Amino acid sequence: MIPRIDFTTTSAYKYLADHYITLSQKSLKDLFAEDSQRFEKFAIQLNDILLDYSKNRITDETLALLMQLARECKLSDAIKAMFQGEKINETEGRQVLHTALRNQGSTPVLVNGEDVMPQVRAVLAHVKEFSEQVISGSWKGYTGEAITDIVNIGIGGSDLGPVMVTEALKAYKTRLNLHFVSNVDGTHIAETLKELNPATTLFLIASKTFTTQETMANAQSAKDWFLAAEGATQADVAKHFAALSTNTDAVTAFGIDAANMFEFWDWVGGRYSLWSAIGLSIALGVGYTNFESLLQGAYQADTHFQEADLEENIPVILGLLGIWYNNFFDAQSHAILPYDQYLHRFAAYFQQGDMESNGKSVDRNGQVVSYETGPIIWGEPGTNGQHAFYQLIHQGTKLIPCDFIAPAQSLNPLGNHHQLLLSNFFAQTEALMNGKSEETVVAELQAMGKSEAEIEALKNFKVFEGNRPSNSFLIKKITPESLGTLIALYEHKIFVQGIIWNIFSFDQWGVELGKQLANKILPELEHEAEITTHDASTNGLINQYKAWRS
Ligand SMILES: O=P(O)(O)OC[C@H]1O[C@@](O)(CO)[C@@H](O)[C@@H]1O
Repeated sequence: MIPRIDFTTTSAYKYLADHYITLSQKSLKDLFAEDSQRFEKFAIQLNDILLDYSKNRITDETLALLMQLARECKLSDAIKAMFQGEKINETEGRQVLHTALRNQGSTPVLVNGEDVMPQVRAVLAHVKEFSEQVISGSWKGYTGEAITDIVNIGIGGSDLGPVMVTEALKAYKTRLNLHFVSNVDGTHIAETLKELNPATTLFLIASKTFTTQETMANAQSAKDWFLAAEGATQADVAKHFAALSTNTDAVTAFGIDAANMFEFWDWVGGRYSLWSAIGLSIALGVGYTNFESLLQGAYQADTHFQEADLEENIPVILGLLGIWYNNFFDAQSHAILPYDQYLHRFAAYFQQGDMESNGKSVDRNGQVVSYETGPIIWGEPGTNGQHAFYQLIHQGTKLIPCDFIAPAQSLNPLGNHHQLLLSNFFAQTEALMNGKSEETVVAELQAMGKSEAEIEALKNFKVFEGNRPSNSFLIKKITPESLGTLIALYEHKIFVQGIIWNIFSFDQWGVELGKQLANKILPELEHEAEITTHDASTNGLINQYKAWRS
């Protein structure tokens, strides 16, 4: 059992609260001026990934106290408990073993006393065989033609991971065209199917439960579309539909051949499932070898997380820094800003990964927490974000810790574009840290020939407070391996924070109420009668919808 400790009662917490007051008196500029070794001291390299966390509001003492907090919260025991297959997802009575999906070692992973690695490896072998058949063209559709287009139908963890990874690795793509349908809004599947040929399209119905309303509605529409095609019969479904799920009965009932089912297991959370059969679209999109490299990269992060001392442990440092800002600086959000267009869905992926894991307000004892838990995760690629929301990050009233991510090598070297991108990557964290003083602003305005009156009127608007923290990830090159490592490092950061906040990070009861109420409302929309069963607002909206829909 993972120890259940209220971190606010630890001695480290009390020391940190005091330390915050003294540290607040110092700016990041001061801290760098005091210690010329900050970069060397506060940077860690794992393979081809460098994390520079020196531009954080920390000193050696801060880190020591944060590490003491981790130790008082028995973090190392919790890490062991997860990897050893304890049922740490207690409200669902499940283990948390997405790490087993990428386990490259020979150690067995026991679930209820049985080594699951043979099953994991069998599914991977099936993914390999199937993806190679489809990519090579030896897998034929009902007209005997090779498949050209893959449509992954899924939502949440059955969509966001495959989308993010296949976008991030687009430079490694196979001949297949990938499409992702997730929203139950008919537009999503209608727009996708418009361009496709039923004879050369393969659908992947991706759903851990195989009951999710959106996915089952889209899957049925896809099947109807396919069966409406010239000459297509029910028998041909097997050539054009595969299922990625834990629910064999539901897959079979839908009419997908069990031979085309790629299973995964309850001990894999949806938002942690891209490494599982849910990753079939990745294997089809970038080739099995690259999918395997992705797994290997994640395994390197797993090994690092399990073996590195806390002080040298990237997920531990990232997690504790997040706690420092979230619980002592009252930062409400955390921005993930990849300076890589291919990583444009990276922040979106961790909106589910982080917010569905740690967006909780009840602790592991079932008590309402008295402290802040999971932050709001958001972000867009650089440099676009600079032209959208960096005004607030630089000069707003909110402290927004930012993670900047950039590759040293571009996958599309073109003129000086990469230098332009990287110059912004480097400049933004420098600007956030150093800001711009009133003295500098006045000198600039004077140099521009502004009058004293103009300077007096303008200067305060042009001052940058600075002292705004950031992490910088510099990655040698975005490859399947380095991407796998990066994703897994963030997964483990989320785990670290859940342990410190003493919450269950692997259930998601908060998504149930909306679904329940939608299922109650749905039949009310199937007739024209006025609705009076809800509050005035919901009744009013439904009735106006009915008035307008025809
Ligand atoms: O894979 P499935 O079972 O269709 O679930 C899809 C998504 O729905 C949830 O909101 C849970 O209901 C996410 O946790 C999950 O990734």
